[in-house]
Amino acid sequence: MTDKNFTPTVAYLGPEASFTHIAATTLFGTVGLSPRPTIPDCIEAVAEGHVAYAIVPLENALEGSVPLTIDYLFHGNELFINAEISTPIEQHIMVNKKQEEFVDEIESVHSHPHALAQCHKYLQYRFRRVPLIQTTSTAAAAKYVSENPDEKIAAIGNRLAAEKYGLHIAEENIHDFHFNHTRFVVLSLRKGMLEIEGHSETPKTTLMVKLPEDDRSGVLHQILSVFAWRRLNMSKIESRPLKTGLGNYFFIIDVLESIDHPMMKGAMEELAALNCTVKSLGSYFTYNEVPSR
Ligand SMILES: O=C(O)C(=O)Cc1ccccc1
Repeated sequence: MTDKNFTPTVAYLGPEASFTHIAATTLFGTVGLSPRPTIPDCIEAVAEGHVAYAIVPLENALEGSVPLTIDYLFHGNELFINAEISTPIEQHIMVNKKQEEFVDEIESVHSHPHALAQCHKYLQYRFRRVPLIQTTSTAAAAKYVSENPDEKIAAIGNRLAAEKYGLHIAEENIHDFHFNHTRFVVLSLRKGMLEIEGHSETPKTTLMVKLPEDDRSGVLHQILSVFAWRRLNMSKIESRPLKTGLGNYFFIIDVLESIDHPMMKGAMEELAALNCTVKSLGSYFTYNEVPSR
């Protein structure tokens, strides 16, 4: 799917020095990257053809899925996953250099909701009752702190953000659990696997499955057995509300096989025979980032 002489434009959840930016740089280098303020802005940029790809967070090991991304993929435009990158996440709390001496007097802590949640225990213990302010990304919080030197505020984000926005890291590695990884996905209007050096051996396929309307008992069991007897390895299953009424869900299923594999073709046919509505987000390779920042 890649042409070596072509530099794709890539929308990412910015501003610069967000975790998403670091993931984007690992896959695409620094040329052609275009920051957007929110996840929907990234998704709309690619859906409307302003950029070739968008890269957005999909799931965190501590906090679970990013609902905004999942819901846009299910309810929104017809987009496909071309690659995923999983990166280690280290959270640091940072203040404006002007406030370096006054860390104990912090009046609010700003960051992306997932980052605040990843540091929940730390914040509870160290900044009890200090208001937590949600921002569109960790880097947006760092930028805000840099632009408001007289406010007694802190941001949670990565080391690159502290460097980029000239902030002082007050405490390092404040995330509550050691294993803190986030999956980012590369989206485009086209099906296809982005092939760059260092990808996983086996591709992964993401399916969004809506159960049949008749709501018969045991249908979820039937769906699972479609994959089980074919020895198709599922790496994730999760339900999300359909938004049509309480108790109505769709399922996101990741399978460690390409959609072109004969067993997967059979599985798709069997799901259709069970009256399930299946939307394939495509097959793609997984990349891992070295824990450098
Ligand atoms: O990319 C960012 O900086 C974000 O704010 C999204 C995010 C939040 C927490 C962990 C990974 C990505």
